Amino acid sequence: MAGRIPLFLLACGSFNPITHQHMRLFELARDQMHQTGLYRVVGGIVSPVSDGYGKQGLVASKHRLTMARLALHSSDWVTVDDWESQQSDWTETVVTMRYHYGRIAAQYQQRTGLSKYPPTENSGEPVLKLLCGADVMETFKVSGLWRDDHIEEVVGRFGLVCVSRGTRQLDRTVHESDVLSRHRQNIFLVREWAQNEISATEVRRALRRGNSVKYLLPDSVIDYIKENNLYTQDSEMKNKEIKLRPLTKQTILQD
Ligand SMILES: Nc1ncnc2c1ncn2[C@@H]1O[C@H](COP(=O)(O)OP(=O)(O)OP(=O)(O)O)[C@@H](O)[C@H]1O
Ligand SMILES: NC(=O)c1ccc[n+]([C@@H]2O[C@H](COP(=O)(O)O)[C@@H](O)[C@H]2O)c1
Repeated sequence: MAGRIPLFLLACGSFNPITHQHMRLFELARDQMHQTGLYRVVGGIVSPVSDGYGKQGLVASKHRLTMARLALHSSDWVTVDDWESQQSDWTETVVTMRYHYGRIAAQYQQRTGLSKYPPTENSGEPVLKLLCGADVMETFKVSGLWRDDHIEEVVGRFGLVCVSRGTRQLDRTVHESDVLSRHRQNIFLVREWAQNEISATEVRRALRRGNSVKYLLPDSVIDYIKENNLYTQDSEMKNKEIKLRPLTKQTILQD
């Protein structure tokens, strides 16, 4: 893989809680990016949202971070980063991307004394792309949820690696968006061939009903949930009454 562009993949989300499917996104994306012949995936970053996101049923970030770290304990390339989750308010995704790119570029510069943006092929300078599921790419078209210049920056400056989810039509979503179509060369669509309906929402639902989630989550995460009595009827009521948070998915979809 010499001569390929080093690539970091950043996944942003609630991770409430992290599931095997979340971790699988990284493996699927890495395979696909290697198949392009252009990239060498050198790292994956999981960035849980801060408590300020205000989404219904969101348990405290200290728990979501610990569960993510337990889950990824055996990965030799995906790590969990707490910068976003420690912010006092919700951080827009592009701001999190700028932070991580800045950190990665500074490390590269320190190591080599070189820095150039945008990185050119064979320069050896790493790039960062957002890793997400099809549902997130679809939210780009929800009016008022993402700033236009942010979408432009996410797909234009950084790039997107998007994994299929359910029956959503990835190609159609790109085709129907002018900005996504314009940056089509920087959007990598990954097909999950083992289609499933796993979501954190369904996992929380099973947990509060006392149903088994074994094989959907790592055992260490299940043990942590039990020890800390997370995901109960009460925890699901958290943030239910929040209606006026500007620019959160919950608020906008309720409007
Ligand atoms: N089954 C899945 N297939 C593809 N992408 C997924 C899947 N589950 C989660 N993702 C992606 O993982 C990232 C983080 O997801 P998030 O924490 O919001 O999980 P979620 O299961 O969608 O949560 P919730 O059910 O609480 O809304 C997002 O980019 C999301 O699209
Ligand atoms: N404008 C934005 O930057 C914007 C809007 C909506 C969601 N998001 C992000 O997408 C992810 C979605 O997570 P959920 O599906 O759990 O709500 C979160 O990381 C959230 O911060 C970003």
